[in-house]
Amino acid sequence: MEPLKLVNVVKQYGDKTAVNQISLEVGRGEIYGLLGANGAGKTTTMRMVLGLIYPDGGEILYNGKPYHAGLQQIMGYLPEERGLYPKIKVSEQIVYLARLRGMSQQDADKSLRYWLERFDVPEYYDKRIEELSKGNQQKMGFIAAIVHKPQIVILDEAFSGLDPVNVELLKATVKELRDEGTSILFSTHRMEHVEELCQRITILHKSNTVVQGNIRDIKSRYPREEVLLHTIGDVSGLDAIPGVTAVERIDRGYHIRIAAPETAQAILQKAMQETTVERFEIKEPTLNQIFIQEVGDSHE
Ligand SMILES: Nc1ncnc2c1ncn2[C@@H]1O[C@H](COP(=O)(O)OP(=O)(O)OP(=O)(O)O)[C@@H](O)[C@H]1O
Repeated sequence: MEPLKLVNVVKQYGDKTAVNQISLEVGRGEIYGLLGANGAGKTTTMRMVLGLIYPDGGEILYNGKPYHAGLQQIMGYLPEERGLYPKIKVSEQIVYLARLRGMSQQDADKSLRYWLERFDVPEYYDKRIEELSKGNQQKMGFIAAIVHKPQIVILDEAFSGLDPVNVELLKATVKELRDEGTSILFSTHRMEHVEELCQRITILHKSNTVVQGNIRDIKSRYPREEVLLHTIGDVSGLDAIPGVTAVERIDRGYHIRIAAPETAQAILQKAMQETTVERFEIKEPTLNQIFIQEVGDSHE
């Protein structure tokens, strides 16, 4: 049974439909990508999953059951906007939050100290949130979301404001939680993170699901219109090959846009006649390109 399942979930704000019939399921040990332009309905969806707002239609099931008392103990949430109080000490508020979610004082304290050590900042235990940099506040928010070992974790732009070293640190932690069986609903605008972490995604656009499924399957549905060619010498007249729509000279070769798959073979043949080919690749579209194609021309 899936730990989290949404079936035709709808949310209205007056006349405005913020989320229209979204269905998805997050498996055990899965990081599921929830994507969409600004205003697409991601936060509204996450808030419904957390039980902070109620759906107007459809159902949300947690291990097969509708929302029920005690669920907060198995869920963790990192909101996009900082969720921690600036004036209160890290230890006081994270231990308090963990206790609200069913942990004993002693276990909460132990878990917090573990994570502070893991993130190499044990000294933050006694600091107030406002004393920390933006990125380190984000790290504390992340700890607050996972300190009570939840089964379902909802991460909204988890890596925003972090430097590259800390992005890697948190990414490794997210993968570790996945490997331990946690179900993670992961929302971000950073497509490279989605490509690295998620297998399945939903792209929302103006409240509707426009793309859904396994990233590999999704990519296979889009034409492969780019060729990467690395050669020792120059290749002449590439732009005269029928079906070639653009040729860009790049370091060690060419980046070529094509209109039909057979054009790629003609490019390879011509290149091999003229010089030594070091690399030839018909590139599949990136998630970024798919995203822009689906929602790009109409960001809110
Ligand atoms: N409390 C509310 N009252 C009225 N409309 C709302 C409310 N909350 C959200 N909306 C509207 O619902 C739509 C979806 O908003 P939502 O915050 O879920 O988008 P999002 O995908 O999270 O966007 P972002 O990437 O900017 O965070 C938007 O048009 C928004 O204006």
